[in-house]
Amino acid sequence: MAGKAHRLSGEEREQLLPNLRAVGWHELDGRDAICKEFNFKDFNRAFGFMTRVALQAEKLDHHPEWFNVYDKVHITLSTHDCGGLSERDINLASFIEQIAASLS
Ligand SMILES: C[C@H](O)[C@H](O)[C@H]1CNC2=NC(N)=NC(=O)C2=N1
Repeated sequence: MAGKAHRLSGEEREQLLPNLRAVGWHELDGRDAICKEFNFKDFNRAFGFMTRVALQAEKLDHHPEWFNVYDKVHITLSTHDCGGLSERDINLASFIEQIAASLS
């Protein structure tokens, strides 16, 4: 990934976060990160989603923290390189939304 990630400023957050909040992403308490829980019909669909997210994450060299139980996938996004939210998290969240939409 080219360049170093920088933590989003207040102004950048006001610009970038509303679209993600509108589709169910939340900011965490006590940590600069966003998260969302995705629900699927069964494990196959949940894992298919995770597979597609994983390939995209590898392409972007930006990886989710996630937790799966059967038909649920809980995803947390934060940029370890800068210790908080960066544009990389916004981009990955947007891709994740596209993938989820394409599967439903
Ligand atoms: C070396 C490699 O590019 C870095 O460790 C990447 C990999 N994936 C990453 N993923 C996330 N979420 N944050 C990072 O800072 C990060 N850094």
